[in-house]
Amino acid sequence: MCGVVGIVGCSAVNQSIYDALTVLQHRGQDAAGIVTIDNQNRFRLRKANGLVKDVFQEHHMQRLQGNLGIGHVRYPTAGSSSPSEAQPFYVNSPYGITLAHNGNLTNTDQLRNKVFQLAKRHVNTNSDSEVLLNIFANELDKFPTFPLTADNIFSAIHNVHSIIKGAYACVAIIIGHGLVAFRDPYGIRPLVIGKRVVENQKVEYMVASESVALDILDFELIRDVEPGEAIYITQDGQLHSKQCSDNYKYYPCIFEYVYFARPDSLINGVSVYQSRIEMGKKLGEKIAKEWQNVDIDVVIPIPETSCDAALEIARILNKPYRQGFVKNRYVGRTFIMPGQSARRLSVRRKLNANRIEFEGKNVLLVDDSIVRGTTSKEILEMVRSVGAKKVYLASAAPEIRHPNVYGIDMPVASELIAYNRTVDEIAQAIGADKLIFQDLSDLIDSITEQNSNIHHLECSVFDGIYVTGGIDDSYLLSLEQKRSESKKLRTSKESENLEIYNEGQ
Ligand SMILES: O=P(O)(O)OC[C@H]1O[C@H](OP(=O)(O)OP(=O)(O)O)[C@H](O)[C@@H]1O
Ligand SMILES: NC(=O)CC[C@H](N)C(=O)O
Ligand SMILES: [Mg+2]
Repeated sequence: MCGVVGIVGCSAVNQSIYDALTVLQHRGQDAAGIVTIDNQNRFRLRKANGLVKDVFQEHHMQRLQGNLGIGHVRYPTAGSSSPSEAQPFYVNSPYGITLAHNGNLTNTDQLRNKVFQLAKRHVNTNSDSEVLLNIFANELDKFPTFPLTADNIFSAIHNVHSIIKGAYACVAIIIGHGLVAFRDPYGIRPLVIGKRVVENQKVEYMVASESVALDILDFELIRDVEPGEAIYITQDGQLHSKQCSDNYKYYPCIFEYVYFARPDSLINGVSVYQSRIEMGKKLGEKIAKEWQNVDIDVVIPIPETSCDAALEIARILNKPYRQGFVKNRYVGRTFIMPGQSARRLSVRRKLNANRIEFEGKNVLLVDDSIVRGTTSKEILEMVRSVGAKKVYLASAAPEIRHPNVYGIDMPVASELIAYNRTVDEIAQAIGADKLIFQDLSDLIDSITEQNSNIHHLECSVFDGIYVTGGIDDSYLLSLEQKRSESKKLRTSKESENLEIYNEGQ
């Protein structure tokens, strides 16, 4: 679930893009990149594997000159974790274009062949985002004029929408033109736009995956980019926007609210924090109704995302809420780490149980979601070892039984702990005395109650319905063959040395 940002400023944007990426870090911890345009109309690029604070040293920041730029933090969900697939990507024709993408395309293989056969374009990596950039470039190339008009750019994006399938929120720069941003026709991945007034009443614009990036830079949220809509901000600050899809509908990803987004973000007019409070309220009510005879002494969240929901559950159950785990602030999110053994080790390094809160007690642990069960298994073992009597577990999201194809790394159903298991079997597999999941209808209500314009959410991991179409058993099988845990390790090694267009050190 990568994070993207783009700024058209009146002064150097390198530091602002860096700062925005640091607050989007929770969306991707594997790689980071920034591109700016310097005063000779050249792209300046720095990208590498690692956290934002490690990728950009002072000398890189000095090289990233110019008032217009884009940035990306990566959580790989296609291709490999190789640095050659860090973003933004670049093509030199037409004009010189660079692009950063959050999401996942679902017809990448067909598109890769198509760009080669029809457009004679070579894509050097296994990244779906590099394919997307080439499709966009090819559509822009069909206009003979220079510079392109806003309408030219919008009609290129209209064509892109009809060619590519899947989820995408993109930011791009076209040399000699400006910043372009667009969102897929279902609005699966989030994208917001904001502005900031600087000296002489000049206006700077910013687009970003989450509103929190606008907040910390004092940009005012204007609105969400609509599903299917494109935004074009010229390099001298003229804003154009247009709906570029003939068939657009709001189907935002439900998992942004469950886990991915920061609670202080407003996405699609819905406060992520408020939705998590509601999830806690609804799940608390379900527990109160269905577990009347279960003796709970204390409610304890599994930090960090579940804390808001757990507090509300404790309030509804009228039980004490305690921070029973201490979180190591130097270990990031474990779910978005690339590989099962890294994830498992990191849960241990990240969370430690405070014996005093567990010894001799019946505890209700709360997590926002249970995906592979890595966290729950480790945590349950840990709390038993510090003397918990009974351990109950509540998940603020329902059972996850289906793969995700839109930018969350859950490509293989059999790797999911709930796959082919009943709730009792899942409880047994992770070692809980009792287990309860949120109902999907309650989860949906927790989000849609805040915005009456959103009637649907993209819920495929829960219900197996893929709104974009084209996802059948053979697609899922080929995804499994490409991206199962064991396969991913191999692909990453193979792609290690493909770095081109990158300054490296
Ligand atoms: O069942 P699993 O496969 O373990 O995945 C689910 C867990 O992973 C996430 O935590 P993470 O550590 O990534 O981040 P957090 O600190 O934001 O909760 C999520 O909040 C769950 O705790
Ligand atoms: N999670 C994402 O948004 C990833 C973007 C892109 N599919 C990649 O793997 O780099
Ligand atoms: Mg967690």
